[in-house]
Amino acid sequence: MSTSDTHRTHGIDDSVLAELTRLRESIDNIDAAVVHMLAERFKCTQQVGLLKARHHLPPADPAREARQIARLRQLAETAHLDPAFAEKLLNFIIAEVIRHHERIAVEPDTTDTPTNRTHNTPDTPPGAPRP
Ligand SMILES: O=C(O)C(=O)C[C@]1(C(=O)O)C=C[C@@H](O)C=C1
Repeated sequence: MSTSDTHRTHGIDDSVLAELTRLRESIDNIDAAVVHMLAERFKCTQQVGLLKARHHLPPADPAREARQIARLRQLAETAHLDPAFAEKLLNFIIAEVIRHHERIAVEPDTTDTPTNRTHNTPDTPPGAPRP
C-alpha cells in the first residue's frame, strides 16, 4: 500500500495530501542540500587534517571551536533557530572531524576520505559528550 493509499484509507482530504506532498518535496530538497554541503565541508576539513598532520599541529583547536560556536549561536538566533540545537549540531560535526584528523595523523598516507568512509560512522547523537 502506498503512502497516499494509506492516507486515503484514513480519510485524509486530497488537498491536505497535496500540501503534505509539496512540503515533503521541499524537505527532500533541503536534506539533499544539507548532504551536499556537509560533503563539501568534509572535503575542506580533510585538507585541514592533512595540513595539521604534516605540520604536527593538534587535531582539535578549542579556541577556534569557541569562536565558531559563538558565531553559529548568533546566526541561529537571527534565523529563529534554537541556538542550543545549532551548538549541538556543530559539536557533533566537529567531533567527527577531529576523529578524522586523529586518523590522518596516524595514517597520513591513507587515500580514504571522510565522505566515503563507512567504518567510522558516528554513533552518538548530537549533544552527546565527545569521546
Ligand atoms: O579549523 C580547524 O582547525 C579544524 O580542524 C576544523 C574544525 C571544524 O570542523 O570546523 C575541526 C576541529 C577543530 O577543533 C576546529 C575546527
